[in-house]
Amino acid sequence: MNPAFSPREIVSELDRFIVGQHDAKRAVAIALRNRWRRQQLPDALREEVLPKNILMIGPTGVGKTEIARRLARLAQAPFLKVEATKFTEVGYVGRDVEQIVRDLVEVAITMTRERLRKQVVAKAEIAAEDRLLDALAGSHASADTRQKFRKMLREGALDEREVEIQAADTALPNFDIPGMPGAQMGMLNLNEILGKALGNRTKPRRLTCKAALDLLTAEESDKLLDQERVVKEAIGAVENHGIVFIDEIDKICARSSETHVGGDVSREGVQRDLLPLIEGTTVATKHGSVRTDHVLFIASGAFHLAKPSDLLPELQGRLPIRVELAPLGRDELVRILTEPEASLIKQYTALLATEGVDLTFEPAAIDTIGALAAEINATVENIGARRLHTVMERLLEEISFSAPDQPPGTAITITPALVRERVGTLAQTADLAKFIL
Ligand SMILES: Nc1ncnc2c1ncn2[C@@H]1O[C@H](COP(=O)(O)OP(=O)(O)OP(=O)(O)O)[C@@H](O)[C@H]1O
Repeated sequence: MNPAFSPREIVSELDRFIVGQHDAKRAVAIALRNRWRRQQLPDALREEVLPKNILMIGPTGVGKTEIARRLARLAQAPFLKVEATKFTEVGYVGRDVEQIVRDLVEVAITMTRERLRKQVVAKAEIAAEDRLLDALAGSHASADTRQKFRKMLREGALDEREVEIQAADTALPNFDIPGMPGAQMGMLNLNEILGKALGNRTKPRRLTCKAALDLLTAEESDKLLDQERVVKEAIGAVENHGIVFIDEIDKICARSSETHVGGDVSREGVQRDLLPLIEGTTVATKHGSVRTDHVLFIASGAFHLAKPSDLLPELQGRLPIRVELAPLGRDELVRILTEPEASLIKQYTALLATEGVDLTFEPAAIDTIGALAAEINATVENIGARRLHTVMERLLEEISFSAPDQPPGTAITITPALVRERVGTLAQTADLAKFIL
């Protein structure tokens, strides 16, 4: 399941999507490879090797989350992002941090189900087709009639035709136990109990044949899937490959100036609650217990006010790998616009192509966009690469709006002058820029 990429290969994969930030890429690449190394060890030693968790330090919007998310995708690992500050909100109770693990298990179950579904899909397609033929031709139709329908169906001749099928009724209400937020995730799951008590309820649905076939195939695959196996493999994936990204960890530091006056109980409390999770504990979920010893935690924060040394010493010890991410300057912003595989320029060009508009950017115009984004970041607020989104949206707003009215094949070229006209003037007025860019 976990492809054994070398650190060098991992970095070069990450390079396809993220510009610069080499140190951070190296650190996560080593962490991932270490897991693979650990899996090659004899059992006794394997249990001793704990993952080296990572602390990413850097301003907002410079690629911290993106690196972690891409890494997880590369490793086909279950991934979850949480904001540490979420746990300082009113109504917080210590055990809520365990919800992180429960949510990660749900992510893993969805991933595992998708993967296993692919293995049974051939069988499921045949069963789904039979059910659809029942609906189209009636269950008493002659073999000959069925065969005719089958042929038409396979040729796509019935794709748009509407049909009524009996599909599983999944619309049972989701119960929350009053006064116990999150309790519906706990030990008992009313949906499952009720689902069993009521049997497999179905209800009629009207769909096109194409949509019906997809739905029935999904249903038939689920029938063929061994639910216990799904859960077992999902829990295994969480325990051995799970990655949790904890953002804004700096915001739960009791800042050094405050510790003298007693510190901030709630923020420090959250650190204390997170500690066992990161150190390795067993969390009860409705699918069974999950050990967190080998889950990889990547904590991240800007650390403008607080310093990593303001974290609880035990937590610092659990985040031994420190990497700093550099702020993005004009050159990086220009590269981010063009180099990544799904860069913004490629996205907008492709989106407008669907309207028959042929959008091209002069290289000098891309330079101007990068320069403007860097300037606004410096004067208004530094939001890193996210600034490119607001600038591009503003630049292309008019074109985006009127694209469907253009004759097909219309070519539009973005020039530096156009960029200055649409965005540059706004950028000069800091007050306006605050609201619009
Ligand atoms: N170095 C980079 N290369 C390519 N894209 C980037 C880079 N840095 C940021 N981006 C893009 O900017 C957006 C925000 O980045 P990301 O979510 O990684 O921010 P972050 O550093 O985690 O900030 P925060 O701590 O505020 O969440 C994403 O769409 C991401 O693709």
